[in-house]
Amino acid sequence: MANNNPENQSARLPKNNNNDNSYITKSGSIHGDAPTRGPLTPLSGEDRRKAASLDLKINQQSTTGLPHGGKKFHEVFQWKQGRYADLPSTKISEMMKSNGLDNAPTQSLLSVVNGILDESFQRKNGEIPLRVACLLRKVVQEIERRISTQADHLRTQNNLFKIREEKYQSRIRVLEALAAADNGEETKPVANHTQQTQTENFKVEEKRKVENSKVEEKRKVENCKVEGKRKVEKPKVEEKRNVENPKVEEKMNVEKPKVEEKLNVENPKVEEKRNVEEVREDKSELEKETDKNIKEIASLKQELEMAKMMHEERCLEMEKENEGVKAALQARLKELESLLADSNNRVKELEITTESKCQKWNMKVNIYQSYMDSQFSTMRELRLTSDAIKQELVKTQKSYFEEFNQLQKKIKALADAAGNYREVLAENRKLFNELQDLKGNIRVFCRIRPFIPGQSGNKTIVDSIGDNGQLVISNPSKPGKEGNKTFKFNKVFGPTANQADVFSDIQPFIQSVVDGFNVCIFAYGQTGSGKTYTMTGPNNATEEEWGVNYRALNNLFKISQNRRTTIVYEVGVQMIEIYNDQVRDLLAAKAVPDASMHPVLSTSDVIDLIDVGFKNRTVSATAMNERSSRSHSIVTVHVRGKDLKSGNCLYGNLHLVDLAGSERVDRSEVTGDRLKEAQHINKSLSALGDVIFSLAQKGAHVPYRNSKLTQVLQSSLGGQAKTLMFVQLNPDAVSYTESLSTLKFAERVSGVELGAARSNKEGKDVRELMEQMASLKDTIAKKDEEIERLQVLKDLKNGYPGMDGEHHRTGSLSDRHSEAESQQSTDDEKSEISEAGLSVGAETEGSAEYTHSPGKSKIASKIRLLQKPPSPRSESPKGPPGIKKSLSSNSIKPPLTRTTSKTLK
Ligand SMILES: Nc1ncnc2c1ncn2[C@@H]1O[C@H](COP(=O)(O)OP(=O)(O)OP(=O)(O)O)[C@@H](O)[C@H]1O
Repeated sequence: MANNNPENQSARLPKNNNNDNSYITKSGSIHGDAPTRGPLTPLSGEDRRKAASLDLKINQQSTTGLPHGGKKFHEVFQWKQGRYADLPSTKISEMMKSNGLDNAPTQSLLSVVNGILDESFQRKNGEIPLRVACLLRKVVQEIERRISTQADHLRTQNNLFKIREEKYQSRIRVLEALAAADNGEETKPVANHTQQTQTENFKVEEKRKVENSKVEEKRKVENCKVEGKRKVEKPKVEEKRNVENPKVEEKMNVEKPKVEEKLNVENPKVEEKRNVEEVREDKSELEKETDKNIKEIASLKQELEMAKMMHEERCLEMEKENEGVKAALQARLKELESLLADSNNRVKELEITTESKCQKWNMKVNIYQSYMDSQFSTMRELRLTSDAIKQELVKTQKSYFEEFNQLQKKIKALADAAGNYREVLAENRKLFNELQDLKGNIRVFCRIRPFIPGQSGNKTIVDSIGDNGQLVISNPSKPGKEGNKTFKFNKVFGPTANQADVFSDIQPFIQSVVDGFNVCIFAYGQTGSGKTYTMTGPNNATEEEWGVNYRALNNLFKISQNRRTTIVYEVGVQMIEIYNDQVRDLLAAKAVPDASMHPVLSTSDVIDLIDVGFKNRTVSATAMNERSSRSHSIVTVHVRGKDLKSGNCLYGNLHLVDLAGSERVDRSEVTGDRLKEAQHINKSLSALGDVIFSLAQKGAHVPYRNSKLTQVLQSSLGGQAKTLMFVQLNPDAVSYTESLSTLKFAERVSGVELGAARSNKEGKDVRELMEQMASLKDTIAKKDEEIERLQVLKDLKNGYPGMDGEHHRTGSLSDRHSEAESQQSTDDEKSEISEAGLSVGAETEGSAEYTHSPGKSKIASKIRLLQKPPSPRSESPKGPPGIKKSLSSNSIKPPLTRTTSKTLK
C-alpha cells in the first residue's frame, strides 16, 4: 500500500506522549552517541518539543525520502540483528533521516522492536542506549502509524461496503416492489428469498457476534500464551497480515469493478429477476467477505491491542527505570552541586589566599628590591672603602714592617729580661720570706669562739678586742677594771670571725711551704674551745666552713698550679694521732717514722684522706666536751718542688696539729683511764712548751725527745721552721681560769723569737746537714745536762742543800699550769716560786701537787739572776711577770750552747 497518501501524512506526526525517553543535546540534535554507562539527562518539555519538531522534519524528509530506504533498513537491521546496542549512531540517525522506516516492512519493524526489547532483557540492566531508544520509539511510532492507517482504511472500506449494501438493499426493495406489482406470484419467491436472506443475514450477524465474543474470550485466555509466543507468532501474524491485507484489498479492488459492472450491465426492468438472484448471490458473498473482513479486522485489532498493551507495559517499565535513573541522576546532581559548591568555596579561598600571598610577595619583592638597592649602594660604598683600605693597607704594611723591626728588637730585649725573670721570682720569694721572718717565725693568733647553742650562762669574759692584736678579758669574780687583764697577740679573731677571715692571715705560711720552708700550725686550748673547728671545721663542713686543713691544701694546690711552668710540685699527706704518748697512723696501720705517705693531686683527694683519718681518730666523751678529742691529731703535708730550669729541688712540710684539750685534770673530773689520758696530754703539752721555750732561749739542746709530740714536730719546730699557734678561747665565764692560763701560755709563746727560718733549698745536702745537726744537738744537749748538773752540784756545795739535779728540768707547760693555779694569789712573787715548784711537779708524771720550799724559791731567784735580757718582742709590760720568769728558767745557756746556736744559724 502506498504511504505517500496525503491523508496518511498527518498520521505520521509523532505522538509526543509523556513517556518519551528521548534524550537530546542542547543543540537540538538527537544524541545518538549518548553514553551507555553514565547517567543521561532527561529531556525537558522544551527539549521534547524540539525532538518532536525534529521527528516531524525527519518524517517529512522520509515522505520524500530515498526509494531504496527499505533495502537500506533491511541491510542494516537484518544484518545487525541482535546487536542493536552496538549499532553506530551515525547509521541509526542516517536510517531515521533517510526515510528508511517508511519503506521497511512492518514485520521487520516489529522484529526490530522485539530484538531491542530482547536485548534489553538479556542485558539485565535494562539500559537501552539513547540512540537505540530513539530508534525504538521511531519504529513503534511507525508501527502505530501503520496500524492506525490500516484501521482507518478498513473502517473506510467497511463504510463503503455498508453503503453499497444499503444501495443494493434499496435496489432489491425496488425490484421486489416492481415484481410484486407485475406478478404477484412471481414476486413471492423473491420476497421470500429476500426475507430468507435477511434472516440469514441476522443469523450470520448473531453468529459473528458470538464468534467475536468467543474470540475475545479466547484472546484473553491466550493473552499469556501469546505473550510467550509473541516473538514467534507476531512476525507470522504480521507477515500473514501483510500478505493477506494486500490480497483482501486486491480482491476488493478486483471485485468492486465486477459488482459495479454487474450493476451497470443489468437492466433494471428486464433482467430484474436475474439481477435479484445475482444480487442475492453477491450479497451473500459480500456478506461472507464482510464477515471475513470483520474477523480479520477484529483479529488485527486484537493484535493491535496486544501490541499497544505490550508497548504500554514496556513504556511503564521504561518509565520506572527512567524514574530510577532520574532519582539517581538527581542524587548525583545534588552531589555534584555540593561538590561544585565546595569547589567554588575552595576556589574562593584559594583566590583569597593567592591574593594575600601575592600581596605579601609583592611586599617582599619591594622589600628585596629596596634591600638590593641599599646593598648595591652599600657595595659601591664598600668598594670605595675597600680601595681606601687597600691604600691604607699598603701604608700600614710599610709602617707595620717598620714596627715589626722595632718589635723584634724589643722582643729581644724582653727575652733578655725573661732570662732574669726566674732570678726575680727567686728574689721575690726570698723577700717574701724575709718579710715573714721580720714578722717573727712564731706567731700566735687568738680565736674566741662564739657561744654555742645549749651552752649555759652566756656570760663572757671577753671585755674588748683591739685591732692591733690586743685582748682584754675580765675576771668574773672581780667586776670592774681591776679584774681586767690585757694580752697582746699577733692577731685576735673575735666570735664573729669566719673561717675565711682566719685563713686569710694564714695564707702567707702556705706560700712559705711551697717555697721550701717547714711550717707548723697548731691549735691550742681547752676542750671545747674550737680547736677542731679552726683546724678542720664542723662535722660535714661545707666549703665555706672548711677549716685550715682543707683551705691550706687547697691554697697549696693553687700556688703549685700557678707555678707549673717553672716548678713542678709533688704533694704527699700523712695523718697520725698521738694518744697516751703512742703514735698511730690514721691512714694505715704503721708506726712513725714510717707513717704512710699518700700522694695527693687535688683538694678532694685531701678531703677523702682526712675523712678516713678522722674516722680512725680516737674520740671519747668527757664531762667538759661530749665530743672531746683525747688525742693530738697531726696532718703532715710534704711538698717537693723541682725547678724545671735549674733542676734544683725544694722540700717543704706543713704540720697541721689539732692538739688535745689542755684543761686541768681536777676540773675535768676524770679518773682511771681518762685521768691517765689527761696526764699524757698534759705531759706532751708541757714538752711542747719546753721545746718552744728552749728554742726561744736558742739553747743548744732542745728537748724534742721528751714526748712523741715534739719528736714528730721536730722538723717544723726550730730555727728552720715557721710556727703558728692558734690559741682557742671559750668565752664562757665558767672557763675563766682555764682561759686565763691558756692566754698566759700563749702570750709567752708569742714573745719567743725563733730567729730567721731557713729554706730547704739545698736539697739532699741540707737534709744530711740537718741530721748531723740533730745529732750534734743531742751531743750538746747531753753536755749541757752534764754542765747543768755540775753547776747544780757546785751550787749545792756553795750552800743550797735539798735540791737534786732532776728538779732543774723545767717545763714551760708546767709553768703554765703553775700559773693557772697561782691565779688564786695576787702576789707575783709567790706565783713565780710556785711556778718553779710546779715545774718539778710536772716532771713527776702528772701530779698536780707540789711542796713549796724556800730552797726552790732560792733556785728560782738564782735562775732569774742568770736570765738573759728579754727580747723586745717578749717584753710585754702588761703581760704577767710569770712569763718572763718562766722564760728565764730556760735561759740558762752555757757558752757552748750559745756558740753552737749561732753556728747553726
Ligand atoms: N668559731 C666557731 N664558730 C662556731 N662554732 C664553733 C666555733 N668554734 C667552735 N665551735 C663549736 O664549738 C664546739 C666545740 O668545738 P671543737 O670541737 O672544735 O672544740 P675542741 O677544742 O676541738 O674540743 P676538743 O679539745 O675536745 O677536741 C663545736 O660544736 C664547734 O662546732
